[in-house]
Amino acid sequence: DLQLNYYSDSCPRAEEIVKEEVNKLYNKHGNTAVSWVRNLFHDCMVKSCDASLLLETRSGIVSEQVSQRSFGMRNFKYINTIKEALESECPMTVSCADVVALSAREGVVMLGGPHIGLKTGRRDSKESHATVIDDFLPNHNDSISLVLSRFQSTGVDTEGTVALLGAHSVGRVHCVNLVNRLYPDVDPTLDPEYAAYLKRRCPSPEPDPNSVLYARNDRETPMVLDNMYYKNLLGHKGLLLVDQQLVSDPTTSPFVKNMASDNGYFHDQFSRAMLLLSENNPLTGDVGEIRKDCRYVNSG
Ligand code: HEM
Ligand SMILES: [Ca+2]
Ligand SMILES: [Ca+2]
Repeated sequence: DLQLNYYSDSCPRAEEIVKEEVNKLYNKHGNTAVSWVRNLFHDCMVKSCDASLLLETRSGIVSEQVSQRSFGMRNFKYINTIKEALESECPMTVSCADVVALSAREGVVMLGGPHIGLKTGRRDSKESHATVIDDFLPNHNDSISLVLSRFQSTGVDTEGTVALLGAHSVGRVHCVNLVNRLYPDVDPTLDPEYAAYLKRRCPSPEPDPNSVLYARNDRETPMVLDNMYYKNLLGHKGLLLVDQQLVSDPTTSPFVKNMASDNGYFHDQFSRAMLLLSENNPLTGDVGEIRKDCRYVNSG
């Protein structure tokens, strides 16, 4: 089973090393912290927190990273930096799944979010779940009831789901995911001044998917994991359809209002929900393996 400080005997400095590496990376490339938060969602939602997300396409494995749902994900190469630091201290000891979880925890802290009392001891999958990814990860224009049921099946309740979406208080969205709200007609639920800003950021209804046209998730505090996201939603400045629906749907809107008015409450709920997500269906015992290189299953 997962436990607090699982590596206290086998690699006592493991959690400290992840923290140091995440800090160093943040100082060089601030958006790595944002990536670590999204990674936990995309790994843990899809079957298990098993680092399946980190596998690259090679010898029979098709990477989850090339799925449409993973669009825009970045900084995977720096996961290897963290793992190499762990390997040089304690070879073949700390799993990539725990690197995903611990780096997300430290990323949240770098972005001014709450501390999460994570457990460790996850093992790594020997396979990718690329073929079933759409059964687990919601799409940006799915209904709230579908989104809630996806999170429910990983043990996250409605209040926790509303809190987790608060991760969209940091980072960016590419225009391909936004143009459906801007063209041919602007979604009437969007604040007009905000829609004008989005149209400046995304001037064409058919953006080149390979160009880096994007809008910030939160124009006010783009690198702070705070409740500005909920204030934006109340001001009709939700970026994705799924974001905006959190306020129009009566099952979620009371939580949006509470989180908008109290950053401490948002942080408490975010921390609680990240913990639940991080404990989704871990591989333990002798299931799976401890990958040497997070990109590939061990050979032989
Ligand atoms: C219904 C659930 C969710 C949907 C449909 C969704 C969808 C998306 C989409 C479409 C993007 C923009 C990708 C791009 O264009 O580059 C994005 C970005 C992001 N999402 Fe979510 N998301 C969801 C929930 C979450 C959760 C639960 C977390 C973390 C706890 C999260 C963390 C992030 C972060 C940090 C970014 C910014 C990434 C960056 O700037 O590199 N999302 N999400
Ligand atoms: Ca996974
Ligand atoms: Ca923010």
